[in-house]
Amino acid sequence: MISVSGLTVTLGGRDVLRGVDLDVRRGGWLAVIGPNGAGKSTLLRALAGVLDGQGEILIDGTPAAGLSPRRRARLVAFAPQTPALPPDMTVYDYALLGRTPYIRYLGRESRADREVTAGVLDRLDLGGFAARRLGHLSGGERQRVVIARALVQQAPVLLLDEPTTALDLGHQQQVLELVDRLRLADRLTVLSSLHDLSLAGQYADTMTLIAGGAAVASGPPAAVLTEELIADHFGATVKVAAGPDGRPHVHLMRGDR
Ligand SMILES: Nc1ncnc2c1ncn2[C@@H]1O[C@H](COP(=O)(O)OP(=O)(O)OP(=O)(O)O)[C@@H](O)[C@H]1O
Repeated sequence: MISVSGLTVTLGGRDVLRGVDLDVRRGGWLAVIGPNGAGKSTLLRALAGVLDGQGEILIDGTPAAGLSPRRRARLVAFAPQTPALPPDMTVYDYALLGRTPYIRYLGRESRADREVTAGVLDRLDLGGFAARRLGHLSGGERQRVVIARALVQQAPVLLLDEPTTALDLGHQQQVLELVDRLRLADRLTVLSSLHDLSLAGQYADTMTLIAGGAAVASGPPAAVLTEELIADHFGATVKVAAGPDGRPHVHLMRGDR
């Protein structure tokens, strides 16, 4: 569904991404992991079309470079890590912006657009917040609203940049389970960056480790979440053990005191 070859992105005169290749099948979930500054957000922003790069991005077999913004927005939804949110806009109006690619120029949203928007807000516990202004929300509420807008877009590819950083445990589970249910039901293709490596390994079926702008390891979670790779690229001492679900869980080890 998404195929990237030789993606290089230059920012401020520096190659922030260097020749990244990746493939995510329809209905797959790829977690992009890596240390701070590795290039994870840059990769997701290039896939979303927010940043230009060199190399090729194919979305459902079509070169992304040739897609109109409207067509691309019907194919790819992006929840950025720290978007600028208009403080006076209501939660409902912001989420409804996800329907823009389906609304005719100077047209109005349809009843179906309003129903999709209300349905997603309800599923993210935001129904009661619909009339609230974005400037009056907590960090976790804002993060869920940004994810809601991306889900309202109903695109077959969903890009999530650190979707759970501001969320409490219950809402982390709620958001990731909802994305996973949509992935299974509608064969959504999901690419997410996640700092919580255990969580990444629990939800993703493949992972790519980015370090210094290059993809240094890719494969199923057990092949990427190894003590050696984590020590080499994050400088962290960890133990990796199979969790109750059989997937690798990463435990930080304290140093000698
Ligand atoms: N507009 C820019 N101009 C110059 N350098 C940039 C620009 N945007 C990002 N960078 C640099 O590119 C590198 C990759 O940034 P990116 O945000 O993709 O990292 P990341 O892996 O998402 O990091 P984090 O885990 O901290 O969110 C960083 O060194 C960052 O400072």
